[in-house]
Amino acid sequence: MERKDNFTPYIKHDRAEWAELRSSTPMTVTEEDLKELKGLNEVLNLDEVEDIYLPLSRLLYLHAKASRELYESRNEFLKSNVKKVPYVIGIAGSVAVGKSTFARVLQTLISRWPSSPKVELLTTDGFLYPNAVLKDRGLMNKKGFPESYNIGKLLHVLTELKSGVQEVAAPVYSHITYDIVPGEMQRIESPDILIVEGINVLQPPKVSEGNQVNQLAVSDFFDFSLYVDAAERNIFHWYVERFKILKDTAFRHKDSYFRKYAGVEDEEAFEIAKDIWDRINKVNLYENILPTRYRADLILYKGDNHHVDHIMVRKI
Ligand SMILES: Nc1ncnc2c1ncn2[C@@H]1O[C@H](COP(=O)(O)OP(=O)(O)O)[C@@H](O)[C@H]1O
Ligand SMILES: CC(C)(COP(=O)(O)O)[C@@H](O)C(=O)NCCC(=O)O
Repeated sequence: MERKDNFTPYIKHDRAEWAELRSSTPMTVTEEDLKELKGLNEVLNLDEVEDIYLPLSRLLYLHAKASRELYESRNEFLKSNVKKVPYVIGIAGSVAVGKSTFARVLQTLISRWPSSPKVELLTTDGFLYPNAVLKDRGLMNKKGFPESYNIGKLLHVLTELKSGVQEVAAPVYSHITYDIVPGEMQRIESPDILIVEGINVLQPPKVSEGNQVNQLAVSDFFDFSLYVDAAERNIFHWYVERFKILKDTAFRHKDSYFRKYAGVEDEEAFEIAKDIWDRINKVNLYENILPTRYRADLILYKGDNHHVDHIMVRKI
C-alpha cells in the first residue's frame, strides 16, 4: 500500500537530507558577509548558511534559470519584444518569524550567482495605510491584517515591474515612527530578481462583496514563494526578545512611536510585548497568515534558536 504522505503535495526533507543537496554548490559566504547579514540579535552562523540557505539558493537558481529560458522561448514564439522582467520571489510568515533576516540572507546569496544578478528587496509594510487612515477606519489595532494594506497599490507596482517597466517607486514605512514616511519613496530600478517580503503576501484575492469582483492576488506575480514557519511559542519568544532589544535601542530615538517604553525593565517589556502579541500579531497569525501556508512552493520550518528543522518543497 502507498504511504499516506505520498498524497501530500510536498516532499519533506529533514535537515540532514537537505544539507546533502548542497554537495555541488560552492560556499560563497564569508564571515565578513555574515556580519553584514546579521539582524538585531541573531545567532545566524555559517553552518546554518551552509546546510540550509546554500541548497535553497541553488534550487532557486535552477528555477530562475529555467523560468528565464521558458520566458525567452515564449517571447520568440509570440514575436514579443517585452523587455526583461524580474524573477519574483515571495516570502511570507508571521511577524517576528525572521522574514526580513531571511530575505537579506537570500539577497546576498543570490547576488553571488554566476551572472551576479541585481537583487532588490520590497517589503509590504510600505503599503500599509498611514496611521491617520488606520485611525479613521478603526484599524490601529489591526496593523498587519489584510485590511490594513493598500493592496491595490502593491498590485500596481508589481504589475508595472512584470510588464517591463524598468523603474518603479514604492512607499516607505518607518519602524521608528510606526507610520508611512510622508513623501519618501523607495526606487526599484531594473532588478533581475525581486524579493517581496511580508506577512500577507500569500493572501488569496479579495472578493468584493457586492459585485463579486475578483482582484488579482499579490502571489499571482510570484515565480517562487516561500513560507517561514515555526511554533507559535517560539515566534512569540523571538518577538519578545526583539522588543527587549528595541526598548534599549530604537525606542530611545526622539521620533519613536514607542518612546514611552524606552528603557523599561525587562519584566515590564515582557508584559507590554505579550499584550501586543496577544491582541494583534497572534490573532493575525491564526486568522490570516497561517491559513496561507500551503499556498507556498516551499515551507521552511524553524525550531529553537531559528535552526531550520525541515523543509517542505512542492512536488508540482
Ligand atoms: N536565522 C536567524 N538566526 C538568529 N536570529 C534570527 C534569525 N532570523 C531572525 N532572527 C532574529 O529574530 C527576530 C525576528 O526576525 P526578523 O527578521 O526581524 O523578523 P520578521 O521580519 O519576520 O518580523 C530578530 O530579532 C532577528 O534578529
Ligand atoms: C509592520 C508589520 C505589520 C509587519 O508588516 P509587513 O512588513 O510584514 O508587511 C508589523 O511589524 C507590526 O508592526 N505589527 C503591528 C503590531 C506590532 O507593533 O507588533
